[in-house]
Amino acid sequence: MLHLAESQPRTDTETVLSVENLKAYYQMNYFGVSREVRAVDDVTLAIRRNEIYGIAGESSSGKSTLIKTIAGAIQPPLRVVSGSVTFNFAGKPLDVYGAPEAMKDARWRHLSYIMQGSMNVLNPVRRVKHAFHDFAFAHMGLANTAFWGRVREHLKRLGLDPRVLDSYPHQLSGGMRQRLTIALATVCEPEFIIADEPTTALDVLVQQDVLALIKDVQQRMGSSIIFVTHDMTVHAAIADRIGIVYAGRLVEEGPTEDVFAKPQHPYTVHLISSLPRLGDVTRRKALPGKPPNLSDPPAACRFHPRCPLAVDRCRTENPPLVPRASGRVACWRAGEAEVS
Ligand SMILES: Nc1ncnc2c1ncn2[C@@H]1O[C@H](COP(=O)(O)OP(=O)(O)OP(=O)(O)O)[C@@H](O)[C@H]1O
Repeated sequence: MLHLAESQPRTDTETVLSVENLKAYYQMNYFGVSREVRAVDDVTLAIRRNEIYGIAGESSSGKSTLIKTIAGAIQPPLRVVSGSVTFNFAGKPLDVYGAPEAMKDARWRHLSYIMQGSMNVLNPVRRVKHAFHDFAFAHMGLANTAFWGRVREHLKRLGLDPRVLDSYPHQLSGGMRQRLTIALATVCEPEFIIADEPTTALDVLVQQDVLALIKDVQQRMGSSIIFVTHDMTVHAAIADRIGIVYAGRLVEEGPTEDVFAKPQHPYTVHLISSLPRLGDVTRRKALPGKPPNLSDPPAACRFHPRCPLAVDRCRTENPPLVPRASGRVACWRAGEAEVS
């Protein structure tokens, strides 16, 4: 069952992250033939202070690559082809790909990145407290006693018993390890948190606990969060705004409530129509076809081969992402598909 995040009046209008025309491609070489996998293809978005922004889309649509690129955490074969990523920390602009040293300084202190499967980053042969020391001590500028006092306080605020610091990861459940990973990522009170599938691999009850924890941390610190998951119910639970990615492109964006209530793009309509509903046992309709191969994506609108509303124009002209209703949408037939 869906629980939409309670809408809160957002007074923060300051932009903390601005992504402009970002393109990031995997440069592949298969038996001497080089190919580009266009995983992030011309994405423009902005995130405000104190906002939770969720990125949704099916597997292989480029969600993880997008937030990896935003976090400045790219490695070959991935490369940024064009565009920019700029944070605004403590009132100062930080160009992720133009100022690598400043970016290094900003990590942990202003920006924290919870990677997919990060609950497994805790070293299995060392007690949990070493992870806090290794990752956070250098960034907090506190003496030893004050540092550990701060860590314990932080854990308690998040409802965790500080005695977990003396545990080994294998003594803890997956849910507890994920809560610790979130505690670790937020102990320096960063202004911006990037999280990739923070609740995948957890069972539903633990998932709800972890989501509540993320929301609580964000509200306490007034930080902004961008997170990725393919699970629309997670977006419904915590995102203030949601961005829908299809084949490396942002195709729709808007306040979560509006996107769920009145999706504009036929792909978003499909995602919402596929959600299970209490008491409804009818089979959900699958989308025809497969997600496109990003080294040879369809021309013009990338969704057109699977779109029930496609017309000639969709096959020849790429629809730009334009303001519509309370958000933005990239579709020549926006607003015409209905949730079933
Ligand atoms: N290291 C890599 N080398 C080459 N191609 C990659 C690499 N990582 C991802 N890709 C390709 O980039 C595209 C986008 O993948 P990405 O992992 O960003 O999608 P995703 O939406 O996050 O998927 P998932 O939900 O399954 O994690 C896919 O076509 C994928 O095969």
